Amino acid sequence: MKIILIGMPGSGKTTIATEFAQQSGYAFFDTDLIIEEQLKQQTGDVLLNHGELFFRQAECHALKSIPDISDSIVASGGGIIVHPDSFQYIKDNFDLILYLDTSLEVLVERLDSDNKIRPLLNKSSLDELMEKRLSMYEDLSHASIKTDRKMKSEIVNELLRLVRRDLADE
Ligand SMILES: Nc1ncnc2c1ncn2[C@@H]1O[C@H](COP(=O)(O)OP(=O)(O)O)[C@@H](O)[C@H]1O
Ligand SMILES: O=C(O)C1=C[C@@H](OP(=O)(O)O)[C@@H](O)[C@H](O)C1
Ligand SMILES: [Mg+2]
Repeated sequence: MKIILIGMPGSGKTTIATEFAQQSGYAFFDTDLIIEEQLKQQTGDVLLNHGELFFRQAECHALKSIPDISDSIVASGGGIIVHPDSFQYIKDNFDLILYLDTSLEVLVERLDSDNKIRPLLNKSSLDELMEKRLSMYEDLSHASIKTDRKMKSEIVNELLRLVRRDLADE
């Protein structure tokens, strides 16, 4: 099954996809890491040096460069859904599009104690981004997992159950 995680920055896409891949043996990809490999720059620097439009195009290119592996999980960047081409590509190319649903309150807590640089969060506030993006996450996803106050292992287990159920239904 080809899985992609979508959701706000801080919702846990990178963390959960990494742990899920370790436990299941699925191949792991992260669009931010691919951009960093392709452009030899941190994602924060790409955004600061070249702006959001350039970043969204690089992100779309990174997404399309992911090999077509049947048992794989992709952690996307939180804003990938705002680029229409990326939105459509995700819709057409993944078996399970999972939205990690995290409240603003918990996102703020997690991002405060995380050291990854996310320049967009300085410019427009997190709740404005959430307001713009929420309906896109909901429209695109097949399923969602609420992550507030859940241990990472609990979320990974929910995802494992979801995948087993979907495979049994096929
Ligand atoms: N369920 C969770 N409980 C507590 N902290 C979490 C949880 N999931 C992720 N985190 C932490 O939140 C921060 C952001 O996680 P990350 O996986 O980078 O999110 P994303 O890729 O969606 O931006 C990291 O410091 C991570 O350790
Ligand atoms: O929400 C966004 O616009 C962004 C989220 C980041 O990824 P994470 O969602 O993995 O933090 C990264 O792609 C970049 O800083 C922009
Ligand atoms: Mg991430």
